[in-house]
Amino acid sequence: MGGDGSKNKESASVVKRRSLSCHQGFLSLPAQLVHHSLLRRSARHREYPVSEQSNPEGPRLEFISIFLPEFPHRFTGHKHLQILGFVAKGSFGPILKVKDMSKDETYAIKVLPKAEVLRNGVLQQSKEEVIIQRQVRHPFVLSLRDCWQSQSNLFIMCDYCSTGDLYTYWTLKGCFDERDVRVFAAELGSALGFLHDFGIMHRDVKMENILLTDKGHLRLTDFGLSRRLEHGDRAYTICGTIQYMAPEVLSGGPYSHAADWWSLGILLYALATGGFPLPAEADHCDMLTSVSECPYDMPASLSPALAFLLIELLCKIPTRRLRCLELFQGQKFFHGMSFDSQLLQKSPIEPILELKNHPDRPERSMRGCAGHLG
Ligand SMILES: Nc1ncnc2c1ncn2[C@@H]1O[C@H](COP(=O)(O)OP(=O)(O)OP(=O)(O)O)[C@@H](O)[C@H]1O
Repeated sequence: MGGDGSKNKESASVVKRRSLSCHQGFLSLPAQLVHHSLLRRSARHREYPVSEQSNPEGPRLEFISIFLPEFPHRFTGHKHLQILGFVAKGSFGPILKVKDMSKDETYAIKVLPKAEVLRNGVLQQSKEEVIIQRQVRHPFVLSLRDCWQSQSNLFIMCDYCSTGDLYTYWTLKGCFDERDVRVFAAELGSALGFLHDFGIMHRDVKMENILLTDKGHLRLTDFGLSRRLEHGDRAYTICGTIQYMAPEVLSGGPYSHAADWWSLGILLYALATGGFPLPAEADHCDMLTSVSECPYDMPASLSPALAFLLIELLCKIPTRRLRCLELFQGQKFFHGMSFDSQLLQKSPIEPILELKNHPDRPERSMRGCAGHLG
């Protein structure tokens, strides 16, 4: 278990990025992209706020070395990358769709203005995010392709997921059939098992952080709160998205990888029932009270196998919780199912494809906010 020293160190380094008030760093981007990037601003407040640090010296745009070595500097630009359009508004800047003309591949680039990274005190967090994402290669984890810095911005380039995020589809569909929940569960469970074997806790498993491929299969993304945690070590920072946070996270730790399995349980519950087991409370103390008092009874509409899986994942005592991939795979809910990534992705997830062209999808995808649903 980590002592107070590690606790303080983590509190200082893991602070979720917050929304912005301005975007001065985009002078080199087309004007309409800057404009679009502001549209989603109010929809990005779903992370549970922990604390903020400010840079007393203000933004220092000339800084290069402090972003090294994670973000190599390339001031000459990427002439082989053509901007195809705006995808979404991230916490700090736009997500752009680009085409690599040399490979004929499409990617998504997250643009982070350096001034905002420094102003919000998330330099270390941004570096940690790419260090972690660079290390992991897994079929159900979004792949980092490249990252670099220009004079004013940091750029993080990942595979492009054409279908959008799972949260948008959930709001359109209400709830998913257990057959589809089973595939999502197997894919996300595989990703978590892999990350945990690597010593990485994701800490923000939620529908908004799951992107979908053109066949509706998932890619876990957003490692902005992730942390490397040695076997036997413990974390203490209260962070995540409030409805998905395990009781041991809400109480300020100690906690470890088991917290991600709780979040998976909440996510599967929401997918299968159309609602969260509990509404979001205003702060982590109230949420902890609410979670502690909730018996987590399973709706009668769920099959006994899924209800049992959810009970195992939503066990309030982390050491008794289902928290390892092998035991997860052995659950009756997955009986007869292969966890092979290619087999899992062989068939499309039909309801996702059916909803892809839903007229309300563009509007829904502009306001993902788990905290607003109960
Ligand atoms: N690789 C991608 N392919 C397609 N869409 C993407 C991709 N990456 C991000 N997006 C879209 O952009 C949105 C914001 O991305 P992301 O959550 O990574 O940004 P962020 O700045 O880290 O924001 P936050 O930390 O607040 O979630 C996603 O919800 C998704 O709709």
